[in-house]
Amino acid sequence: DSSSFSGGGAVGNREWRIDDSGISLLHRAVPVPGTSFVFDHVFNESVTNARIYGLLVRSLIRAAVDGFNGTAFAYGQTSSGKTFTMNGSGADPGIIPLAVRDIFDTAAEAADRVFLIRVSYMEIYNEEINDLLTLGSEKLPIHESLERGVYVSGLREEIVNNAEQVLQLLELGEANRHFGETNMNVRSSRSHTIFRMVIESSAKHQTNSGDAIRNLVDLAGSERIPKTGADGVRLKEGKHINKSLMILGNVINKLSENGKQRGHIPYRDSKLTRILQSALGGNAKTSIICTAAPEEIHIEETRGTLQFASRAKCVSNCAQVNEILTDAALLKRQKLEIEELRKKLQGSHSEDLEQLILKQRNDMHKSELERDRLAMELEEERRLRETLEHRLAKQKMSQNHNNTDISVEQFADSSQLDVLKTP
Ligand SMILES: Nc1ncnc2c1ncn2[C@@H]1O[C@H](COP(=O)(O)OP(=O)(O)OP(=O)(O)O)[C@@H](O)[C@H]1O
Repeated sequence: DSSSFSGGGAVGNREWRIDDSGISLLHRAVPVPGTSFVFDHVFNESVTNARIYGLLVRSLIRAAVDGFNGTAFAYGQTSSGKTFTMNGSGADPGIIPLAVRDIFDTAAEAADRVFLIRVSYMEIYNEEINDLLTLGSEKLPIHESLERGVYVSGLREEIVNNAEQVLQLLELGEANRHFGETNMNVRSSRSHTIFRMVIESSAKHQTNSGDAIRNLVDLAGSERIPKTGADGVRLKEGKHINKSLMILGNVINKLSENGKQRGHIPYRDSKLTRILQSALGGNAKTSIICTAAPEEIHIEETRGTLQFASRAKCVSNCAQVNEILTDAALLKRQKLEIEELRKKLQGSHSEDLEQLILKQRNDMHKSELERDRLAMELEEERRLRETLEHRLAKQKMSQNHNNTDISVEQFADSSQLDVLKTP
């Protein structure tokens, strides 16, 4: 059923009309040219997060367990419901908690596979990357390597075993997040956040494994600065937010252009697009949830959001299962397990074990020294033997020539040689 979508207090001439897959602007009940958009799904304000999750995100989560990268993000004007969609409330849990539970449930159902799941949570605030799971871990750099692709160096990655553990980490991260107050939203997100789960899995009794990354992203809200009443710190934040959202828009625009004419994609222009590079135009399944305010006063912002959404819809990614070479995957897992054990060891005050390790290290060191000493002695004896053999040869030669008696000195040398020859 179609329904109209306009806010109270508006002038009343213009309103958004929506149905299940389309939205268009009407002016006195007549469609305004160039303002009709078609999407996979369109929801009105009565939709629950669970329904959005079921239609847009669940398939990504299931695919992640099978080794595909996936990303879901919320985009929209400030105060239009991005954080509510991603985090939700007690009565209506958002995409992130629903995804977390689904990942563990799906993993539990796959009885023939083993899983190693790690999570990280970061924010991009004023174009700096901060670790939301470790207080004080700020301004982290982005690096790129052949093995890992683009990654944030020094970001805490926690190995998790159940949904409750992840939800606790999320709460910790939420508490560390930058919020501010604007005219439009008393608890406005002033940063973009990326909650990431890395799901490594392999078939039981096999060494091949896959590494799938799930990004769940809550973007800061785009805004028109005069509307939000921003000044000082808020203004600086707003400029950074708008700039990085503009770059995100540019990247999406470029990606939505016809393949051959695309040219350079400006991923490097912002940290957000750099981190999400593979999700935006590479190897990932991506869902974008756009949130909009229905009120007439926000028509321009809503139109901007819808334009962003329709360009994003034209981007076609090419998702493939990630398969890591056997040795590398094993090594990685072993490294993580060692790290885990080391942490546990540190936490358990097992001095006896540490003493034992220390003693074994000392013993090993001693036997290495002993081995070096013996090698040196052997080398010295070898040299001595060579010298004596040389002298003996010379002596024999002079005997042949002169046929004289052996001197006392020469005798001593030759007897030394006999000693050496004795087994
Ligand atoms: N579907 C909804 N049901 C109930 N309340 C909602 C819904 N969507 C948003 N809200 C409420 O509206 C307010 C603004 O929403 P929210 O903080 O999610 O916006 P936002 O887009 O994340 O804003 P910002 O970009 O400023 O962070 C919040 O108080 C939120 O609880």
